[in-house]
Amino acid sequence: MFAGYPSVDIADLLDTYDYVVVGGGTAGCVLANRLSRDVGASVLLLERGGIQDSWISRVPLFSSHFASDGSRSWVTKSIAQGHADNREMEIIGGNCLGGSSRINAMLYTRGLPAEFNAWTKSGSWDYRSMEPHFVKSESNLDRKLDSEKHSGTTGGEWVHRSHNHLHWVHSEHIIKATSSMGIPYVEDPNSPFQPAHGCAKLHYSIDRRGQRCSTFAAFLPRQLALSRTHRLHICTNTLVCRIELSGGSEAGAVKSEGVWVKSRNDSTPPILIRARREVIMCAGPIGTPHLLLLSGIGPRDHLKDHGIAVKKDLPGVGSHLQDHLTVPVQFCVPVSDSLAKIQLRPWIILKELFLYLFFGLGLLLSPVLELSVFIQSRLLDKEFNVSSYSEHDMDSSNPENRPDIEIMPVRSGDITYAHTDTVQIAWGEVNKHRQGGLCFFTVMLRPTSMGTIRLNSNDPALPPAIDPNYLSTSHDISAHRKAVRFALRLKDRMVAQGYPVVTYSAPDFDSDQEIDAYVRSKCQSTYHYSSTCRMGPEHAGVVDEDLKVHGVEGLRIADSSVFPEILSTHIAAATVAVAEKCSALLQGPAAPEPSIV
Ligand SMILES: Cc1cc2nc3c(=O)[nH]c(=O)nc-3n(C[C@H](O)[C@H](O)[C@H](O)COP(=O)(O)OP(=O)(O)OC[C@H]3O[C@@H](n4cnc5c(N)ncnc54)[C@H](O)[C@@H]3O)c2cc1C
Repeated sequence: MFAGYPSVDIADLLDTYDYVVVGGGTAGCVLANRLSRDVGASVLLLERGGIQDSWISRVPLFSSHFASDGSRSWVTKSIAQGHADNREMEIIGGNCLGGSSRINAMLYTRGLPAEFNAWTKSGSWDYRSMEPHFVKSESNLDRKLDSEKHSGTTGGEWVHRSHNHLHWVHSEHIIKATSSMGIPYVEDPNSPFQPAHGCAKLHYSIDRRGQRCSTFAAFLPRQLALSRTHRLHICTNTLVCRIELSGGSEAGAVKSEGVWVKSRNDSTPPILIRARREVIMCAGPIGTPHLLLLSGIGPRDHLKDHGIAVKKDLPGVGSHLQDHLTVPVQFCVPVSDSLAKIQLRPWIILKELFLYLFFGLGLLLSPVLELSVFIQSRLLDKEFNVSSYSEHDMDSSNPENRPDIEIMPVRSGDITYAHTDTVQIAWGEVNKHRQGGLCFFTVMLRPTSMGTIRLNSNDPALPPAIDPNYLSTSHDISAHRKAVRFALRLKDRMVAQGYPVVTYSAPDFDSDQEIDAYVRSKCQSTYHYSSTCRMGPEHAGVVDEDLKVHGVEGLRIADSSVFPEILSTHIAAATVAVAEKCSALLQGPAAPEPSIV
């Protein structure tokens, strides 16, 4: 008989498990899979959202937050951002099994070796030690000879691939224009041998059938979950309210004993579930610090202000929030070179459905962003060309060479981006102008602004106070100015090449003042929050290099909150690698080491 997905009701949970994983998101699904491989271990995975699996939720084009019904998303507002026209920014994360990997844009980017070599100052992590943890879970369907030894082949669960050929005419123009500006084309952006900057063809977490390969689909598919029901309990629609800690300040060493959980479907009081070995936090860059604060781990004065008993004074909790801020610069392009063609000519969707269902091809694979341009702005001359550079500048293992600007050319003015605050060439405009949209999202990759996650109230069901503190340093505003100018020069090059692109939304004049005003009024998040429980020594960080929370026994963190600093790329791939590393740490030296193919 057909069995549904094996989710365990909160009333049927055991009193004690060996491991309790908090948050069934991107990282949590990986941990649940790896820890439950051990037939002798019992594992509980707790997720506040539901399973929310449907065909539509697996079709790449329809499954990102921007094109879906919001049922898999958690959406809230930041506090007003003083350096961004006092706007409250939209904050988005996942709220279902698979977490943000169910609603993100599926971009699979490992980042340069330089990213992880920069983490060395916070511990012993570097690219060499991280590479096996990427390789362990990935299957790269576009394996290239030069990266064979450094890339997962067919063994891993988490599949990624490019869209093979380029769908859009303007992509060819972008490659040509950036190359004329001294920026090379990079075929495989996940190769450790790529140059330190370039215009790169992107990879997506899409499986062999053309479906979104979220960490839910990859690591906790129904068959696997069913085969492990005796040792892996997956409990959804369940809110973790706080961590149960024994000891503390005067009472000696702090130890994590388990977690308090309650159903989101009724008002029964929370119950305590104990962890025999460890509690592993995977509630994400907002949920994890929020739960630590509610449990009495965090900055002493802040906890006291909220009447919470201080178990461990750890100032780094919820501090050092980083994100990639983006400013959209928008253009009109021919309808045929944009997803607007589906909006204006609905019958095209029938052709695309046919292509997708029978051949796994076409626009339903969501090629809204097929290239990205990664730039080291220090190498740009006055004309925004990279006119000279040395071999040293292209060394992708050197942290000094991490790119600080990304230009993401996204087909806006179409169904995928019609829902965002600031990108609004939506249905009405598309029809009025009979034009498609192309948006250059200019992203600042190395922000120096840092924000905080703090308590708003002691109710775990209410969002914390999120203050990304965007654009609070002069470095960040001037980096954005450069990024916007670069985007406009790139567009000029495309026009000079004969591509018909017309500005729709951009600063009116090329003055610093005008561009800064545009940046402050249009900027928005790319939802890459990180570093809110970062790895580092106790005075500056929250976890040590074994991902153990400083001064608390039996508690680790294994999600994107532990990044010592934000990466200069999209961060889901590294989140999975961190979770893989955590599982290797937990399973000890006896656990089989991931091997490089
Ligand atoms: C719209 C969007 C687009 C993005 N696009 C990309 C992209 O294309 N490529 C890329 O690399 N990155 C992208 N990112 C970023 C990337 O997806 C995330 O950084 C990454 O997935 C975070 O993983 P995580 O495990 O740290 O957190 P999450 O995946 O967010 O998981 C946290 C989980 O914990 C659960 N949780 C939280 N609090 C509690 C609680 N109290 N009790 C129980 N459960 C709880 C949540 O419901 C969630 O499922 C995007 C993000 C978003 C939101």
